[in-house]
Amino acid sequence: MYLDRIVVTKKQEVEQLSQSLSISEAERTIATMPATRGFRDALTKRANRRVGLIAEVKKASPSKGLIRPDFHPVTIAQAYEQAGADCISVLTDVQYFQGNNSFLTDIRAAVNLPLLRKDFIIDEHQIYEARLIGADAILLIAAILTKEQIDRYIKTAVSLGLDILIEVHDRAELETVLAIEGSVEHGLIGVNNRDLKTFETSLSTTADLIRLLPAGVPLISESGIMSPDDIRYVSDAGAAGVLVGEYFMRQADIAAAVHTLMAPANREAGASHE
Ligand SMILES: O=P(O)(O)OC[C@@H](O)[C@@H](O)c1c[nH]c2ccccc12
Repeated sequence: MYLDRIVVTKKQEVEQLSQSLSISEAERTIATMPATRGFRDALTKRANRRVGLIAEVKKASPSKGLIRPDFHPVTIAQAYEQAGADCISVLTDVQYFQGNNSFLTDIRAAVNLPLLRKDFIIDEHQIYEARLIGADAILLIAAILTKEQIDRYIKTAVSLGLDILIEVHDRAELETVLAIEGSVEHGLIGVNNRDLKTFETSLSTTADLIRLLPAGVPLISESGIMSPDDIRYVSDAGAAGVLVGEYFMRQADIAAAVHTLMAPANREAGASHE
């Protein structure tokens, strides 16, 4: 399974990172940095749409190869911001997604939206690094972490002002995450619609798992959302937000694509918060 390969690579990267990044130094630097922008709040307190949007900056993926050859991360992020995305996700993994930490740092300097560092976190050092490069939130993938790791990493993230998107893709993972104290108070639950073995996406994963969530816990539906009908489907299923990458990356006019895709989630004019 490709996740196993990615984790092998990450372990090597993390070994290097733990030589170069000192946690105590990182803590001193972070203390001088501006506060993070609320990622969770931006998604859950929005007024203009029924479904929040995390728009992803994604050049390539292991399953699709190169997705967007003409790739300018800052220009893409500015288009997302201009089109009214609530948050932006930036792939920083180099080996498998052709991402880079510098994409996140450059985007941080150019847009105001909260940013998710999209990577495969398996070690504390990566959480400090995320904060240092300008992230407001991190992704924790339940499929590659123990319950104890998730628990510990949530605490570390919270102590650094970072929000957390906790990704699950089946019932067992969701139940593990829900049993962790603070997971739903501090984290957002993300359901990945992509089967990690076959790469196939099925939006029914969102509809199936949302039934197991306690009422009021916001769910983010991730992957495989490609049309306004898909937005309608996950919205009707009760998703609070969506994470969309590939669909936007394949459009010439990204801002227009955001408007088209999200149209079914728009609240009727005048109907919001009067
Ligand atoms: O490009 P898509 O199908 O719209 O999916 C976006 C996002 O959900 C996907 O990139 C993703 C979800 N979880 C991940 C974990 C690692 C890397 C990537 C991902």
